[in-house]
Amino acid sequence: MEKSLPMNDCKAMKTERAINRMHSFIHGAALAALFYYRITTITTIARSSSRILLLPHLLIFTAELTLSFMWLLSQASLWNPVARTVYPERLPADEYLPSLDVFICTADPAKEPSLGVMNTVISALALDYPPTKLHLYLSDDGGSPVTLRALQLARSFAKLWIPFCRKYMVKNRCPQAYFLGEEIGGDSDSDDHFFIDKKAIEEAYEDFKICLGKIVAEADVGASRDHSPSIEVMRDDEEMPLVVYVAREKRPSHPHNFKAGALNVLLRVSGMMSNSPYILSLDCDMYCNDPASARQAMCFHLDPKLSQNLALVQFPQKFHNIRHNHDIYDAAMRFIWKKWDGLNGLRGPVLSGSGFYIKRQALYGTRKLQPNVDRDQLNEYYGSSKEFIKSINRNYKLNFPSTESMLKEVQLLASCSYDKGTKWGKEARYRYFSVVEDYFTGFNLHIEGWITVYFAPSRPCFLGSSPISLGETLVQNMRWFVGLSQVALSKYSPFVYGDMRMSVLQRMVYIQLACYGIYFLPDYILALVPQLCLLAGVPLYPQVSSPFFAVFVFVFVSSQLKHAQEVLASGDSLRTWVNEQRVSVMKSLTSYSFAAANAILEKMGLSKASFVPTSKVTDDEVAKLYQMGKYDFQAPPIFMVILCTVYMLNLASLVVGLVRVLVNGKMNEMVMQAFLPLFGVVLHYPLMEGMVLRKDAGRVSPSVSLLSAVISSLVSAYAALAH
Ligand SMILES: O=c1ccn([C@@H]2O[C@H](COP(=O)(O)OP(=O)(O)O[C@H]3O[C@H](CO)[C@@H](O)[C@H](O)[C@H]3O)[C@@H](O)[C@H]2O)c(=O)[nH]1
Ligand SMILES: [Mn+2]
Repeated sequence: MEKSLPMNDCKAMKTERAINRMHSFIHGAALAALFYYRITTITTIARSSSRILLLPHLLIFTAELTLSFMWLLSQASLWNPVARTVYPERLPADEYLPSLDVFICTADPAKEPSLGVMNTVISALALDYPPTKLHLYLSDDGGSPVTLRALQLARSFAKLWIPFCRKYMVKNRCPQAYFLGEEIGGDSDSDDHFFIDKKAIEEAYEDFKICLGKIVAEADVGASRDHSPSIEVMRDDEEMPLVVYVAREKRPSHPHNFKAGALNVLLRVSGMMSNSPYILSLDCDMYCNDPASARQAMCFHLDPKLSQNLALVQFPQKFHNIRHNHDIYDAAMRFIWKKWDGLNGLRGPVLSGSGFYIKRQALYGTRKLQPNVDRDQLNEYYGSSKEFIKSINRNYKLNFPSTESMLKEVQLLASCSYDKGTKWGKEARYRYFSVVEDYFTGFNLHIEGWITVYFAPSRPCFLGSSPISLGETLVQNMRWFVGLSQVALSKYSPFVYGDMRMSVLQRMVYIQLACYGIYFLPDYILALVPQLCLLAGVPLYPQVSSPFFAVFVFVFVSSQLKHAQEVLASGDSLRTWVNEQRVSVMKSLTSYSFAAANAILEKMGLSKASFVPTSKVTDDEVAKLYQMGKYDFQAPPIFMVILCTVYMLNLASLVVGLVRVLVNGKMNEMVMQAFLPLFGVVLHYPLMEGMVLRKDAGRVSPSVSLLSAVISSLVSAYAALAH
């Protein structure tokens, strides 16, 4: 009987589901009333003599249509949120667990300091999984000797660290975090052995850090773009997982396809060594915060009801360096993980870059092969390596006559031309087409009929470091939105791509994400058009006495309340509600609009998207500002000029608007319009502070403020004169 107990469970979030569906109907009805008002007003204007007023009305209508369309798409992931649980104690005995490869990618030792990367490596080596069944591959896109030496050192330290963690059941197996943190493990305070051992391991860690520091100081820390493949296998001890260092070949003349290219090389190289059926993929800064994740993931992968079609188990990306409820850059992306709860009730979440356990077969795309496939097709599909093609067969036994012959084969597999003319990155494996390889690869897996699972236990399994400055945040977002827009504008657009295996609701989510950048359009319109019209004395909204006034108020209040409800339901405070709204506007006016422009330029062949990694080095000044909850406005000047100009325009419009409303008695027709700049000016008050009040290093540069003041005064003067 024991055997049939399920290893996992899935329950509907009934209250959230009820709230979501109810809100969806009521809000939808209000939107219909709003459209009725707009369409009738616009037709009246079109028939009248003041056709000049058509333009602002059409613009506002465009904004409202876009927002409503995005709202409609967002309903898909609100429809059926579910929560999952696991019962790892019901897993088969260790000897029956499948083996597991861990992939970690790093690209640049200057932006991604070795100490952090090695902490990720050590935490992954210490996963709670049989060591003979665990293998770790580190991809070093920088081809840096520092990273190789650091890995050797980390492995030596791990030989002491892992037994310590196992003996005392340490939960936090990332040494850096463990020594900084409060949880120390050990069974009781009277346990002398524990404190002696802890002191010894702490000293060993200090030694490790000193040695690593020396290596870093002596070598040149730079990322190379021109190097031969270099693969180093580290195995000498049965109790330690296999560790492999992989720096694929890079040549300036060959596109390397960024992280997706690196992951594909790891797929091939690991296929020749451990060839595990499951793979955990991690960014170099995402350390394992709970060693239990591997077994938790197996609760899904080994579930006979799911396993046939299950491609991957995704854990949320959480970050150790952001402040709960003071997350001024919305780095937590609460909204994304909430969405994944909803996707859990469809066919599963989108592959999210890091912290997922994926089935090798799902990536290989073997399902798409005809049963009687011939050699030429296999070569086209998987490249020229016979050994690799053999390894695709699950029963393949690694049998190289010698280590040398194996190394020769993996050198070939890690060469920069191996992919050329094959389907690698095109029709299978990690996809090259977009710089958001995660979204695009996940999309294709779903199209092929695979399902995915999202699992978010209360203790985060993985913790990374997130940008904590406005500049880095906006640049990172721009890369993501270039990637998403690339997909939206291509033949792979989720509007049209793939057969109908994907449900309508699931497709809506992919469309929403691909098109997300379009928010820049309504945001620009709503941040400028009503304001300019207010200056010019042109009313765009219903009068207070009109019945439609209530409709507009309702739509605004209802969407605000829904957002607040979601924030509170996620366990965050109302401060998060404010932060999320503020940052979303900042991102949309800068990152999204530039991303859309870039994607269009790329489509015309005038630019090329690239994946520049974010910096994982924390500048002390920046960290201090962040801890104080102050924005770091030292962002790219063009972004800052946009934000400040829009802010000042809103301020001007608010002042003039108030005069119109209060002094000229235009209360009835202008009150709603004056509310928009009021909302903007209050919500973005930190910008004003940054321009006028702050004197610290993170304030808005005076030149930016000045330029913005000039532009905004010219524009508002022009609009006011048009009155
Ligand atoms: O040419 C490259 C560029 C990046 N990376 C690695 O990719 C990872 C993610 O890079 P990061 O700079 O941290 O980007 P983020 O924007 O934080 O990453 C998010 O977004 C990416 C897609 O844009 C996903 O790949 C990531 O998993 C996801 O965490 C890091 O380990 C890098 O070392 C490479 O290996 N090669
Ligand atoms: Mn990152």
